[in-house]
Amino acid sequence: MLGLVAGSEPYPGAAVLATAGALAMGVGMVRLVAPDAVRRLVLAAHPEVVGSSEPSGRVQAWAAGPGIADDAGQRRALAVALESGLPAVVDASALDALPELLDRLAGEHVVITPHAGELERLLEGPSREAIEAEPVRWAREASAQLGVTVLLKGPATVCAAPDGTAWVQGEGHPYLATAGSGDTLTGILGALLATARGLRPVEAAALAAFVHGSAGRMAAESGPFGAGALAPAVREALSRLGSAEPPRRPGQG
Ligand SMILES: NC(=O)C1=CN([C@@H]2O[C@H](COP(=O)(O)OP(=O)(O)OC[C@H]3O[C@@H](n4cnc5c(N)ncnc54)[C@H](O)[C@@H]3O)[C@@H](O)[C@H]2O)[C@@H](O)CC1
Ligand SMILES: Nc1ncnc2c1ncn2[C@@H]1O[C@H](COP(=O)(O)OP(=O)(O)O)[C@@H](O)[C@H]1O
Repeated sequence: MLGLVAGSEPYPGAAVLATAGALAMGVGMVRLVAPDAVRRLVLAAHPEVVGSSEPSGRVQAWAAGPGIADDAGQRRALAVALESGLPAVVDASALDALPELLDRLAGEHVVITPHAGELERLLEGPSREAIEAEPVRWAREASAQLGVTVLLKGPATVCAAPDGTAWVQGEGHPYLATAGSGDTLTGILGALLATARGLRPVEAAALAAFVHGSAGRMAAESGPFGAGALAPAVREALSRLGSAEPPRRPGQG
């Protein structure tokens, strides 16, 4: 089960896309914390989702940030997510709340997923251009400095752990640079953290980037695409990679 904190009045679609990414990975259930209007939209597309305006119920991992704005229930859910000690993806607007939470709650189980513009804001040192020029250096530096796992997005995606371990993947396609693509990636990674036992968070992040990139390449075979095409392509990518089976869920033999 994945706890997802996503969507707001200005950005309701981000919650739909993150949910679609998670469901395409075979996560058992998505518990969505979002305002009423967002939940209605997500449920219309994905009736299997269980939604609430406040955090509630048991989950195995959290993913927070795509499209969130200033909602009290979602703020509480982000705090619950980080205080739980469970694996957690912190993305997009949730990154803004991170500095004040990190002192107490850092750890390699927290995976942040910034693009270069967001990492520039978090590091208060290198410019966006400097980060784009040396993504491996700055992903590692950020991971060591903040004490969390980092997935740095860009033409190549770099995943780094605080101990210096780093994975780089360039499996993607330039068409992946489209609105909502990162929201879908957050759903994919959240689902992996919730279901894939025995993987380090940095390995789950690298695998998520690989699946997202493979789905992007596959979707690009028939031309430019919007992020809504990614979740169906994830299912096809998993099937072509020879693992049509969903990841095993806790409690399943
Ligand atoms: N359909 C939707 O509902 C969508 C919602 N989205 C949400 O919109 C919110 C704001 O996201 P934005 O991306 O607009 O703004 P950001 O706050 O992420 O962008 C801030 C700065 O980063 C730079 N930047 C943006 N994308 C970059 C990239 N890929 N690499 C390097 N620098 C980059 C921008 O030029 C800007 O200076 C997020 O919560 C996000 O999840 C977006 O993902 C787009 C789609
Ligand atoms: N030139 C590129 N080639 C391949 N992948 C890219 C390229 N540019 C961006 N990406 C990928 O596209 C995704 C964009 O995510 P993000 O920046 O969060 O956008 P959004 O907020 O619009 O969803 C990331 O996974 C990133 O790695």
